[in-house]
Amino acid sequence: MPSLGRLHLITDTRPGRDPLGVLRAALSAARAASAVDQLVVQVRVEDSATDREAYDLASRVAPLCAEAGATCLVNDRLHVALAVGAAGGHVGALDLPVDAARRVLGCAAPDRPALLGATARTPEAGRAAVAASADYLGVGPCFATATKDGLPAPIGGAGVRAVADAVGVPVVAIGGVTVERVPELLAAGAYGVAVVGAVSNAADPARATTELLAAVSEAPPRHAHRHSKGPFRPEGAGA
Ligand SMILES: Cc1ncc(COP(=O)(O)OP(=O)(O)O)c(N)n1
Ligand SMILES: Cc1nc(C(=O)O)sc1CCOP(=O)(O)O
Ligand SMILES: [Mg+2]
Repeated sequence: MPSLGRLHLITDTRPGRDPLGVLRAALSAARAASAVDQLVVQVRVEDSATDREAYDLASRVAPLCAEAGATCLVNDRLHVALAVGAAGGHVGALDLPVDAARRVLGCAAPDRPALLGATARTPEAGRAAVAASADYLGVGPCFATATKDGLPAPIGGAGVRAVADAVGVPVVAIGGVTVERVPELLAAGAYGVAVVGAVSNAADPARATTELLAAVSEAPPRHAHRHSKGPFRPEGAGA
């Protein structure tokens, strides 16, 4: 399994946004900080987008990530992940179940098992997702966010801690994450954070990326994670 970066940058495809411009700035900042291995880029399009639109974006994001050495995942649309040679995907409650997602992604490359993330908002959901083979959990919404409608109430650091304490895979905190809030989330047991607005809304997305990368690397990962397919290796932990 590819090792997992600690900063997940999710594409912002709301009207008027510039996901590729933001991505280029983020990759350039990660390169300058020698932290490209800590950057995961998740291609996420609006639910109303067509598969063709998702593919068009992912087929531009994936090579930029590959060239830089960052990990590319695709949200929801696993056929798009396979089509562009992404490292894996992320699924939630309205997407393919985790075990089915694993079967789909498993066809990707036998020598390089796919990376599969799942959304979990409770310890029970987290344990179920891990039992079904999720490699990491996206946990949130941690705080209020204007980026996505229809979310449940924020779970805060306490909600992150509850899930992190229940599972042995990395927890990636999402929803209203800002650089100022990263220490609290890491202290609660998060391995990393996922952001849209903290980078996309920033006046200087490169600088925002630099600051977030520094913040996530401030605390060591709480423990070595293990899952059903073998040991999880945080980047830099050796073979
Ligand atoms: C890292 C991460 N965590 C959670 C989500 C949310 O996934 P989901 O619940 O399926 O909602 P959509 O993003 O598909 O609207 C995520 N994408 N990434
Ligand atoms: C896509 C997404 N999923 C969430 C969840 O809690 O499942 S919160 C979210 C949006 C995250 O955007 P921002 O960093 O701007 O708050
Ligand atoms: Mg989803």
